[in-house]
Amino acid sequence: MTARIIDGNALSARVRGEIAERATALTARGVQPCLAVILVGENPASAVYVRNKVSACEKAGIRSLRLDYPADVSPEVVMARLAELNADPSVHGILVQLPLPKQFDEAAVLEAISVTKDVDGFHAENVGRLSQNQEAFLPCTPHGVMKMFEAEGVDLAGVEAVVIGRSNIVGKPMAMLLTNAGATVTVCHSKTRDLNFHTRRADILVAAIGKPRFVTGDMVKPGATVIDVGINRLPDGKLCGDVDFESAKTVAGLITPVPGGVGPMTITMLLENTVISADRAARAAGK
Ligand SMILES: Nc1nc2c(c(=O)[nH]1)N[C@@H](CN(C=O)c1ccc(C(=O)N[C@@H](CCC(=O)O)C(=O)O)cc1)CN2
Repeated sequence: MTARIIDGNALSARVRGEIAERATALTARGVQPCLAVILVGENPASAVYVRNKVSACEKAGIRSLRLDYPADVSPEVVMARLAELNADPSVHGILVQLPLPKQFDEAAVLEAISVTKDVDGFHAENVGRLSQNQEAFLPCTPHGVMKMFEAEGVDLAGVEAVVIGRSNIVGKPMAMLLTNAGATVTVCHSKTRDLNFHTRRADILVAAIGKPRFVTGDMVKPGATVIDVGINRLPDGKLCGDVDFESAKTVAGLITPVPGGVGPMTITMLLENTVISADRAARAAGK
């Protein structure tokens, strides 16, 4: 058996085309969607992601404001800028690229972004709304995974879903989205006893742990859908996921690759959230 591969680049291209149409229509109504992106420091991976976000905005007809700060910037400077962006009606989405340098209280920074412009979906109010299955900006990576399930016709009601990883930006929101969709969800992490027992029961297995090729084929239930959220850079410079793709694809029914799987969907959902926010602003202004 060889799994069918979910092509995140192809799905992204399709969804980004739809987003670009919505951005053009909004611009014609006098509201060009605008995303502000804050990058602190010189983390090379973060610099790539921010560059890709800005370039994706440009291609979709979304205006972007890129704000770069040195690694030793005082948190007060960034907080003051966030307050200005919150108050600027021409800005519809604001994100602070994570991780932040040590002097920052990450939670406080995320709380300082207006909940209505929190297109990353990391603000506690958006997280709370998601937990209650209310309308909210959804965190981009798990939202992108849900979009993949929808595009592939993966039925989530009643399935056993196992999420490995309990981070605030992927594992926890992923578990909430799957729960809201009717899956029976188990969250595994570094303290989990007998991880393989859980993974082998999973109809849907989401790996978000940050350990290269950690999930091997023997941990996968035959025919399962395996979603790899990991992005790890190997010593030779190549990228790999948290799943050992070669062994897992011989057991799984459906699988995402790295690169070209979940990663591109993260940026796609960010664009979608920005357009949603701009649309709300346009309606509020009677446009
Ligand atoms: N403020 C945020 N910070 C971070 C987030 C986030 O959603 N918001 N997520 C990650 C990083 N991330 C976006 O910021 C991200 C990661 C990976 C990709 C991606 O397209 N990956 C490609 C490979 C790209 C490469 O060559 O390195 C792929 O998997 O095909 C996009 C966005 C942490 N921080």
